[in-house]
Amino acid sequence: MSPRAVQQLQPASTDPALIRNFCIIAHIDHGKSTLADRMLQITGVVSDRDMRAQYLDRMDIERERGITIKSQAVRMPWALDGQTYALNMIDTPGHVDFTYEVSRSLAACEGAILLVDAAQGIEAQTLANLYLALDNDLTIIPVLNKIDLPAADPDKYAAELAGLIGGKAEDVLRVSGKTGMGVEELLDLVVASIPAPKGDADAPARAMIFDSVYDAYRGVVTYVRMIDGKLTPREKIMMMSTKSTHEVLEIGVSSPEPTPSKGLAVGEVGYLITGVKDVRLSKVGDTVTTFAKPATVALKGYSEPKPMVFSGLYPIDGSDYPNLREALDKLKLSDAALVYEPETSVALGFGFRCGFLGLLHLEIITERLEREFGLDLIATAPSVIYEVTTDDKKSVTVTNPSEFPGGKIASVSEPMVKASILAPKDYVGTIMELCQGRRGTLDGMEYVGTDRVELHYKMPLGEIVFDFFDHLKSRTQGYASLDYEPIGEQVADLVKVDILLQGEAVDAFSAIVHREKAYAYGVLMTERLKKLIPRQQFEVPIQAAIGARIIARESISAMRKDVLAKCYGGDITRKRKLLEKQKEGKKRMKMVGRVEVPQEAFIAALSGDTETKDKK
Ligand SMILES: Nc1nc2c(ncn2[C@@H]2O[C@H](COP(=O)(O)OP(=O)(O)OP(=O)(O)O)[C@@H](O)[C@H]2O)c(=O)[nH]1
Repeated sequence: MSPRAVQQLQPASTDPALIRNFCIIAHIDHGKSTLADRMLQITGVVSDRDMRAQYLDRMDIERERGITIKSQAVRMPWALDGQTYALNMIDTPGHVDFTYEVSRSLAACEGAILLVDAAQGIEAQTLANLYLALDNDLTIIPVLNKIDLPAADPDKYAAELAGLIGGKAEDVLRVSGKTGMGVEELLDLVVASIPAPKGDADAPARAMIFDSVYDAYRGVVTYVRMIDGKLTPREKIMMMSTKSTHEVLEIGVSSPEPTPSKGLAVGEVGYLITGVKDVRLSKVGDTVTTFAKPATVALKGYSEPKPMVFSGLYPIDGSDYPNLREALDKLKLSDAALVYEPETSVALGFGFRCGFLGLLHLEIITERLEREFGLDLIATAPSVIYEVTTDDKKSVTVTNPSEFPGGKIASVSEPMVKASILAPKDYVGTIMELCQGRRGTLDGMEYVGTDRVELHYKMPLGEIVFDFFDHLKSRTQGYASLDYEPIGEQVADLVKVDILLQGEAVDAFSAIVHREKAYAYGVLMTERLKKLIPRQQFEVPIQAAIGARIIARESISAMRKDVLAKCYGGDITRKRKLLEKQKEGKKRMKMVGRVEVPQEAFIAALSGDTETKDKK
């Protein structure tokens, strides 16, 4: 704790002139959470004894993966020139999948600390987040972090940052979230340069919901930023979009543990608890007002997060299906971006089609389902949303290749993104090659500093969601960073490739791919299945087809599997045991037409690498 920390936790300040609302924005791993931890410790809101790394990242997965998923708001008292200020810090996630959380947090602030790793310099999400902050008219404080690192080159990157946002290189503050160096100066700068919030204290109450979290014990905790008026405990509040009313059971600020207060006034950031059990009733972006004196105009909301990537989740043990439903229902309470509906598959049985914000979101949800709910799951290959128009002018939205309409197709359009890739200039060639292989078109490129380049590509999202980032990282030895944003749809020559076993399509393996890549996908899947499916008593053709046209074929030759072959003569009970065992094994077999396929074969085929994408 700094000797300057305000020893006694002050009551929530109601004078907006003494409030500063800010957030920290940075590229992933540039040290936001570590800096936030240090601020908590220096301002004394978390004692040195209670301090643990990544105090604000509460989910186990967040801590293990070292990433921030849910944003959190914390109030810290800080004294400067004889005044005690309330600094409300809103931590933001850095990964592309969670950009929508960043923009919510930004809308609740007047300023942002733009944090850049002094050994890495500006990265793709530094730029993306900076543009978001500028769009929200925030005051930007540029800061170089990790200056304790031997590899840090603060002079070079201070110049780079100053070049980017204007100003002088020597004004860029240098800190270390790890050692605490420079953090007190940074807190002073927050007070001095970020404007105090403005609002009308006498107007009807308007509070903006910027986060809504489900807590097993307290129900939904709604995080709000007061814009006008005030809210008090026991008051009846109204959500402006739905006109639903609730009583405020508790109101307070996180400091960082929830601390009830007498209310929230203009400019303050805090939480509300109303006993609501579902986050959808307390929607992020909605405006809270009072029932007695309601405001007439709602605040500008946020665009709702839209699922971009779909995948089928199936329990490996079919009897887990009800548990999977229950687990998804529970996760949905705290994650409004997760969508799902039941679906069935010939190969995998009963499961759910789930929509995610991106691949990381998918990974996190499956990991939480497996870990927190003890489920064993198999996920089908991720797919994006296609709009298919048939020859008779019917339009179908396809999130699962098996819904792809048969018959004549007039057009298929796919979601496109604007991708920005930042990398050292030596890697430009290899990045261009990768992007072109993924149907990207170059929109331009520019230098950032002297030795790095930002490339802008227009690309199909479907080409990015699988393994693009892994390939990008390995081709650039980890130096490239990626950010992307959706820019609408575009018609493309896409076809559905089916994989047939003895003439019967196996739904889980159907894929929508570009016509040029259809052959490679067909060959890969038929070869892979040939290795995985055991021989049957008859020959089994494995084919890949576009409509009725076969584009690749393998076959599994016939074999009679006689488990009794080795048991000549001897004990009848032994024979019976072997036959019983064979029956057991058959239970886990799935029938595709006449072909018996062990479920493991499906799972292995689905979890294989999708390297087809690079082969042509
Ligand atoms: N040497 C040094 N390491 C640091 C410093 N700040 C952070 N780190 C390390 O950098 C890594 C990333 O830090 P985090 O604070 O988790 O990064 P983040 O930006 O919060 O990451 P996300 O929450 O995933 O966006 C961790 O291994 C930290 O220990 C610093 O000032 N000096």
